[in-house]
Amino acid sequence: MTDLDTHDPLGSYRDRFVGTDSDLVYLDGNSLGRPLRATGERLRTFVEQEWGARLIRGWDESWFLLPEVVGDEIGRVCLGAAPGQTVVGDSTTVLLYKAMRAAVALRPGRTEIVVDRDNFPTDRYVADGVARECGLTLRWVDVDTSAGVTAELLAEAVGEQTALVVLSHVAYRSAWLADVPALTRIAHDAGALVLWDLSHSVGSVPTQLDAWEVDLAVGCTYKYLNGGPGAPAFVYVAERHLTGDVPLTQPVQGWMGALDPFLMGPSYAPAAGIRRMLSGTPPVVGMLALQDMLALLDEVGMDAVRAKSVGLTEHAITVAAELLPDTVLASPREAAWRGGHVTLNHPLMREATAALWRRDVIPDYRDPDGLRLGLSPLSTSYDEVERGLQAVREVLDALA
Ligand SMILES: Cc1ncc(COP(=O)(O)O)c(C=O)c1O
Ligand SMILES: Nc1c(O)cccc1C(=O)C[C@H](N)C(=O)O
Repeated sequence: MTDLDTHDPLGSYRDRFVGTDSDLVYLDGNSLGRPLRATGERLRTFVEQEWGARLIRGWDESWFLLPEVVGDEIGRVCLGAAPGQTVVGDSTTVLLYKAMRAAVALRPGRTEIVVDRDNFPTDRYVADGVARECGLTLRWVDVDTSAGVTAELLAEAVGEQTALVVLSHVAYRSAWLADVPALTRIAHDAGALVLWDLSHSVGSVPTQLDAWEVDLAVGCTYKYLNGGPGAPAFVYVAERHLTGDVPLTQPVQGWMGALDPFLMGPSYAPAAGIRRMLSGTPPVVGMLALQDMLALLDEVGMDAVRAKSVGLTEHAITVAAELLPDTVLASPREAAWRGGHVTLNHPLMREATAALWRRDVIPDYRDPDGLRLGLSPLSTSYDEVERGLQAVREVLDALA
């Protein structure tokens, strides 16, 4: 344990996660978060007392409304979103599709979707598919690797033909943190809507979606929300797009997003409010672990979580500067512009990552040459960061 752990006000929360008592060094919390110990018990109780005992009655008793209940919790604890605008549904990819289609339909006559070249593959692929399906064209923003998506770059790309801008709050490789309010305003000034992907920020970097006048957002829940592999994603739609003369509609018109699912009528009419973003039966089991983590984040508070996240990434950068002067920092040096991970480049990082995994040190590798350290604020210790970076030094030396 380092002094930093001894004085860490959030240090004791680490014990609440499965596996933190082993020697394994886990630095991949932004691909898959560790499970909470409480979740094991919760899953068992759910099988015995809810699914097993309540059976189909469970839908009326609580499961039917769970996507909205958990959505509102994500909104309140992490997003700065008032109730009624966030719902938990399908995978991030599917929600991106539904949200993009819904957004471009709100801007009829406009011909372009703007997306940055450094955005996560699924965001780019879905934008490409939606553009083709709707007869639109994609306009790419070339990202400055030393500044992320800047106001200047976005202002050059948007115009009177832009229907939608698709951006990520935290860039999945570099961790560049976008200036959401400023970029949203630029899109709005051009009359366009903006869809933010919060996958790499939710549960680590707080947002104020309502105050920032964001239109739509999606995010995944298996990273810093510790929902478990394949846990369902969430979508946020600002209330102004859910009400009024032309409320938003999405293309996967399933019965669970319909006005009255059990009427089972001849045709689809969308539910009022955010529930219209749903399509099929909600993944109830997939929301249990997520609820546990939301309760913990609520207890700790997102500002304290962000402070620890900054502490961890700052420490990783300081230690890497001492131990790994042959690597290049591919993430912002300034904490205000950095999300919850740190990427270090070196020509041998692909081989180094494989060697690290063999010795139970688990970071991620992302092209080109990037060792990505995803530091989950409540389950990662400062000591774990140091042990991980020491192991990187040793494997790079062995490979040289
Ligand atoms: C920015 C971003 N968007 C989306 C996804 C994933 O989407 P899905 O959960 O549908 O695989 C990820 C990670 O996998 C991601 O990092
Ligand atoms: N979702 C993942 C998966 O199913 C397998 C491996 C990794 C992932 C990830 O989450 C990758 C992650 N979104 C990234 O930023 O690279």
